[in-house]
Amino acid sequence: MQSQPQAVLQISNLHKSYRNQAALQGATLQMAAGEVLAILGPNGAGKTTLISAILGLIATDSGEINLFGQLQRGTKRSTALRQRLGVMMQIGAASANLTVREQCDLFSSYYRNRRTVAELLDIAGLGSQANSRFSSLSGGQKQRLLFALALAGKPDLLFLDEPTLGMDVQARRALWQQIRQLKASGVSIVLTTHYLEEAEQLADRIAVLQQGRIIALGSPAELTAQISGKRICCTTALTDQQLRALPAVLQLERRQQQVCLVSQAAEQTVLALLQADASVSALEVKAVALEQAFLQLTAKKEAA
Ligand SMILES: Nc1ncnc2c1ncn2[C@@H]1O[C@H](COP(=O)(O)OP(=O)(O)OP(=O)(O)O)[C@@H](O)[C@H]1O
Repeated sequence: MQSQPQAVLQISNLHKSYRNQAALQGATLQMAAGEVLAILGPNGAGKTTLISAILGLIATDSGEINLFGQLQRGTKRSTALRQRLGVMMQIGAASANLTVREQCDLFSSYYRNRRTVAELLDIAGLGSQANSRFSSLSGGQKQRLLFALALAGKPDLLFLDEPTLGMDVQARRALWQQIRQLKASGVSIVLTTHYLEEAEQLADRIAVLQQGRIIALGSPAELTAQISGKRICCTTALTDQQLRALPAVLQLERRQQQVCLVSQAAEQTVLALLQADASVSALEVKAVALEQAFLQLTAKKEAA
């Protein structure tokens, strides 16, 4: 019999309100060792609140948090536990005045099982700028340094909050590669992102958070499968109003001449489309992408 991988993180029924504003309303999820879990959600969904609660940076009103099988009490997190966690800071939280080398030195000094300064400079790709102050780095370089600093203690569980924010395409892809290498070496990773492609590329599972609740949880393929729709793209003379009136159409997007519809029953929609406009061209029917699944999942719950 195959043994179940140990849960590195287990949260159940977390509630947190700020005055009258509910930020978490029963959030529940579990994460296995070595997994990359992406937390997606619209602005204000509760992502930062959830991560802050897991790290013990804020107190919750009720619910349970288990890390590496240990129930956490209040905001206390033991030194031994914190030695196993890596957290990527936001740019504003770093010390602008310290040099890159000094930041690496400071961070690795916190940990017993540490990476050397040379290793951290290598991960950040900032060897030639080791003596530059943090404030003089570009936005992308700052992000890379913060990523490296999160790895200073060789964490077992790593929290990355929008790690590629503001990075150009090449830098983003390079960081994705580093995240994949960490996963391959057995590190468990919680990732929040607004880039759906990033979640699709990196995550084993995605948790969709909305209004403080996990409304969907599964692999990128499982989430897109929850939306039975297909994406139909074509060039047509029909107006938006005519297209929306076709059977089973859920969404419509128009880019100049091209129109893309999300349909719950692609065959019916295509048949009616061709009957209504015999001049349709460049017709393509594709599986729905994660972005449409995310929009539909969050729209459905909003309306409920
Ligand atoms: N310190 C605070 N005081 C009062 N309300 C707060 C505080 N922090 C968060 N909130 C509220 O709690 C809710 C969840 O916020 P949170 O920052 O966790 O969302 P988020 O998903 O991280 O959003 P974003 O994608 O915009 O970063 C929001 O309604 C927010 O206004």
